[in-house]
Amino acid sequence: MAGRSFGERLTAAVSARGPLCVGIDPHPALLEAWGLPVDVSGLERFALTATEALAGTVAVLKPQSAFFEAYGAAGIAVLERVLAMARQAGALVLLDVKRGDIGSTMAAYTAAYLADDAPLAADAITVSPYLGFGSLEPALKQARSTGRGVFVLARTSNPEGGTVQCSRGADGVTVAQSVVDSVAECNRGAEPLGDVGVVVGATVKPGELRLDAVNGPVLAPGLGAQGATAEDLRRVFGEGVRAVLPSSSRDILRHGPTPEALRSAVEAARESLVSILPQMSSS
Ligand SMILES: O=C(O)c1cc(=O)[nH]c(=O)n1[C@@H]1O[C@H](COP(=O)(O)O)[C@@H](O)[C@H]1O
Repeated sequence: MAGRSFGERLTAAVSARGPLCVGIDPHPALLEAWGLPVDVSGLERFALTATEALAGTVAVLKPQSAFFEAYGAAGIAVLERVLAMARQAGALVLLDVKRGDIGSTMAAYTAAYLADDAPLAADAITVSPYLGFGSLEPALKQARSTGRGVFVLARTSNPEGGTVQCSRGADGVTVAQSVVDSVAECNRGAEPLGDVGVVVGATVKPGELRLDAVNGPVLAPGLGAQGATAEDLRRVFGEGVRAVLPSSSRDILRHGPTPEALRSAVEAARESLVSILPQMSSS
């Protein structure tokens, strides 16, 4: 992959297209709502329609791998086409796979998603640090050397997330905060933005985490279907956090199947976000 870092590429994409990540989550209920069969042909129509409609306008698309894996090899083949189509239309692709394993297995996941010649190569992936932050090293290293990114789950949007993530170590620091601090260490000194992101749900309590030193993107899922609003983004992330990347899946996708309606939903979401997070504005 060409010389620019992921941090540079993301900064350029957000500045050109605005601060929004749209998830491609082909839920069976959404396929039905679009009048499609819940089988691989419906998956293909849904995923390619959404990608074709949005990849030319949204900074980041985030396909959720599980919804493709559910259909086996044929579903993965559709995911490969989504990745190629999105890349062709200029969107960055954050493949949501939430991988995390012992270092040697993590190296295999790295080869699957972050190598230039991998059929499922993406611009970035989501990873879980809960086998120890150090176990992510193969992915962090490979991302850095190939101009790709890694988004590390810190404080997730689901109600159960706090059980582990809010527990405190002997130093009194929460598990989620220690993940954020490790990410900040990886990104220290990077310009204009580091390659390692954190994932912090827009649904979490304001003030739970100190994010000012992250120096990388903060992916904020949970808008819409999980109850968070644009106003919650301001409450949770404040004015001081750079590079918040709000993410929405069902709340955009439910407007399909027409490409125009999908794009209007994106436009409406983007407008509400630009006024809430002016520091992310493209102008
Ligand atoms: O890593 C993620 O993207 C993620 C992290 C998190 O804390 N919460 C969360 O909802 N997600 C993903 O973001 C998407 C949210 O979808 P919607 O609730 O439909 O917008 C799903 O694909 C989730 O797997």
